[in-house]
Amino acid sequence: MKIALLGYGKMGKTIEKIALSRGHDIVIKTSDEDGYDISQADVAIDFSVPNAAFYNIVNCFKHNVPVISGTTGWLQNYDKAVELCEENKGAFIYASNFSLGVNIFFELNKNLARMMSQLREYDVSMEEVHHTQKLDAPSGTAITLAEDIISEHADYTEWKLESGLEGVIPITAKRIENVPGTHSIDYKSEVDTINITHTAHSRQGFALGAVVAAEWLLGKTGVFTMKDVLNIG
Ligand SMILES: NC(=O)C1=CN([C@@H]2O[C@H](COP(=O)(O)OP(=O)(O)OC[C@H]3O[C@@H](n4cnc5c(N)ncnc54)[C@H](O)[C@@H]3O)[C@@H](O)[C@H]2O)C=CC1
Ligand SMILES: O=C(O)C1=N[C@H](C(=O)O)C[C@H](O)C1
Repeated sequence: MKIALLGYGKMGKTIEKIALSRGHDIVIKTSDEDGYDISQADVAIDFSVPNAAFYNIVNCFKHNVPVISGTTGWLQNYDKAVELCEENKGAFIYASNFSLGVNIFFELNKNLARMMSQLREYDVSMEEVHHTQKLDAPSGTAITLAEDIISEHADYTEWKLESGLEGVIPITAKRIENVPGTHSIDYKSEVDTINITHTAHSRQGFALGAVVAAEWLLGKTGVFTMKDVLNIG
């Protein structure tokens, strides 16, 4: 596959190594909106910055290039991207987290939330820890986890980066040098705490998932998720 890397930072570089090792070619590496011809690529992988992702994705739809996006912090435009994908008969996958481990963790989180919805003496809270260069807070993964709890648990209707509010999942976002990404969910009662945690040891899992998703998307039309790619849940 001829791959365009839209965003050639920490993730773009990790994806490049994995893509080459799986026999793909990198035909575009860019850290800009302009100056490249996206139609040279069979598929585009966008790991850029929050204010560039939407433009990059829509540009792919316009040129009929399937696109994977892992960029977080741009989701206020997600519904518009879906609409434009459908209008242009494009192919698109967004995931807040492409790693297999986190996608299993997402399922675990939903199942746990469903069970905890029956046990009103427990209060939920969430913590995410990432490296200090991260631009957005909370992480996209934490937002997915929180939204999945809200969809399964009768006591919660929203999430916020503050604690002590009725019906609100409190999220703490910590920034510590070199941490690739850790997400924890606690259910705490007077007598005990139930905790589930996913700890990424490197960016390899995110990058491998993005390349597998790109391989899977080639030749398809529509809007998909990692659940479709991994056939889980
Ligand atoms: N979904 C997932 O599994 C994961 C998502 N991410 C997300 O991916 C994004 C990138 O993460 P990193 O590589 O760690 O960041 P990074 O800061 O190392 O790299 C981002 C790159 O995008 C470039 N860029 C800026 N404007 C651009 C434009 N208009 N077009 C293309 N590139 C542009 C920057 O120059 C930079 O090189 C972040 O939003 C992060 O949250 C990160 C890891 C996993
Ligand atoms: O910026 C990062 O590094 C990461 N971003 C994603 C997120 O916001 O959830 C995924 C992963 O945790 C790493």
